[in-house]
Amino acid sequence: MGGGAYCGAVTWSRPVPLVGDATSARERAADPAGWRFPDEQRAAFYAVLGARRDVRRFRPDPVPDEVLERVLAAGHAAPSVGHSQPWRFVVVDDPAVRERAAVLADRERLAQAAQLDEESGRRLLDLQLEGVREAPLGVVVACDRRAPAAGVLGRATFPDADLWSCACAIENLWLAARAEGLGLGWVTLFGPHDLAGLVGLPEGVVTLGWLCLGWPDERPPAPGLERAAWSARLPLSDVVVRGRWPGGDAPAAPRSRLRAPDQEAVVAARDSADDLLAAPGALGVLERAADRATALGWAPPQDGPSGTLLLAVGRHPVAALGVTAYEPQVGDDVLAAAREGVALGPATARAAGLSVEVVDAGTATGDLLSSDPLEPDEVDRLLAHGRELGARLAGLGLVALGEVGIGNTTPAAALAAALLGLPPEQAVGQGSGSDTGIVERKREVVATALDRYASRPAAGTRGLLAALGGPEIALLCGVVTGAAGAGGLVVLDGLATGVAALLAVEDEPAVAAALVAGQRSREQAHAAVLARLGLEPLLDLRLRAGEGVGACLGAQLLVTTLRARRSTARTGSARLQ
Ligand SMILES: Cc1cc2ncn([C@H]3O[C@H](COP(=O)(O)O)[C@@H](O)[C@H]3O)c2cc1C
Ligand SMILES: O=C(O)c1cccnc1
Repeated sequence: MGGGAYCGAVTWSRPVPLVGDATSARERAADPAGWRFPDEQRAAFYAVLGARRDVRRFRPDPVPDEVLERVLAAGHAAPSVGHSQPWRFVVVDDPAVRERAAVLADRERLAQAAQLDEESGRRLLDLQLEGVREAPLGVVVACDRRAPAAGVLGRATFPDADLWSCACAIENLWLAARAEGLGLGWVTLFGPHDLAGLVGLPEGVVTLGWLCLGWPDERPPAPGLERAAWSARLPLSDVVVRGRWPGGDAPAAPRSRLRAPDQEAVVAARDSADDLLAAPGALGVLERAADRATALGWAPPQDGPSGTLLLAVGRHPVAALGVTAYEPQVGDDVLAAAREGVALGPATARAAGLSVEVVDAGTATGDLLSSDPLEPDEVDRLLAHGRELGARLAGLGLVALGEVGIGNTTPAAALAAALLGLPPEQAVGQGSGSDTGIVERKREVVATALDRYASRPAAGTRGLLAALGGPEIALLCGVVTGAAGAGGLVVLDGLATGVAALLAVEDEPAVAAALVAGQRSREQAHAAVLARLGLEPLLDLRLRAGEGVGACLGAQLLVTTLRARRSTARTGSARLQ
């Protein structure tokens, strides 16, 4: 303590960043709506929004460069997928090019009118499309699509999100034009290729249409198509649905009996971290895990064990089919060593400040290749036993999961493949030291087991565990559910524990909030399982130990983090003088 004395008047002050968000969690909590604009500015914003019109009649007066610049800058301020800014604005002021664009639009207008019924066709022809000729400026909005979709954050899943970004830019241009008193009309009556050719867009750059821009020679109080009785603005209640598309199948009843932690507790955990004399996010992945623990209301004790390693042991007839580098007998030796506390997992647990509970989950009845490893009743029994254990252990601190079962990376891979839709060659890994021949046999066994499973109707977690699982995996699945249900924190280890957790989450989605991934192991499917769980591992040490070794190491790191946080200076708290 350095001999100093605490002085109530002097406190640590909040490290306010010189860049980025300078607000504190305390300010945000005190006034959640404090980000809004003043009343008159909001009123002006909504007024512009409500008065935006598609303008088709223009005055020939020129648009000053600085006004055009502001409007274009507004377009460029639009949101874009992965901040890719794919929009390009081709500003056309050459009357000859505008005239050619107008001819293209005229042609398209006649062609489209010919396809409509007579009355609609006539109404289309009545509509005012002269803007392309009249407006002193045309802006061809183009989207540069040449970046591969997978290379842009958010586009791999929605490949057209770049086009939507460009549509956002158009709306920004439109609103800015309206605020400036300019008229803007968006014309899409073009063959896209004709318009692209007109302004020389290269392959891979596509156009969203032509914007007529200039001082308006009409000031329409309502949308033109509405005035022409083409259509009317629908009531808001027609376009907003709550929760689920109306009609169709009745909403599926929520399966979960568990509740995720109260959102207020989650935010309070983050807010409390914000008071630390540390930069937000300083602890990276650990920070998220620590916030998760805090949101669950869990803190490690000052001393004594911070939780338990639950080591589940199982035996697998599939081990006799050449899918593992070890004799099944090794598993019994490890079980005996675990009971004496001298197997690697329990030894790691103790070194990491955890108690150990070893549970023999029994022996699978089938060999996975030709028959189901577990009877459904046995699955139920193991799940129930696991839930009970999990609930009890959650009362004693965090629950780290571990497993022993010679041959168990084979059922774990089969379950991962079934849950994630992976082909066997992407699900099967090296286990505890397999060579290529063993890996090949594992793949064959997994492929056959998956076929057998696919030939019967899917039957949820229970059915999957019976068809592809193993006793310790079923037990662990129950432990995860039981611990999460009791409000506990569960730290996962390698593939088998990850698969058990994923099965529990499939059944009870709220379980996910209780999980922390201690590590990412060497086993091939493990990364995909963690990704499906949405978990970033605390450690990536190429472990392939099983027995909860990685869970214990991760738990120790998490406990260290939580303890360190507890004794880190908080802004606003007294400091030594
Ligand atoms: C001595 C020994 C101790 C272990 N403790 C855990 N495992 C790990 O390896 C086994 C799974 O790998 P596979 O599917 O290739 O058999 C499981 O028991 C797992 O926990 C061990 C493996 C060995 C050899
Ligand atoms: O990653 C694992 O879970 C693993 C790998 C090899 C052996 N036992 C477990």
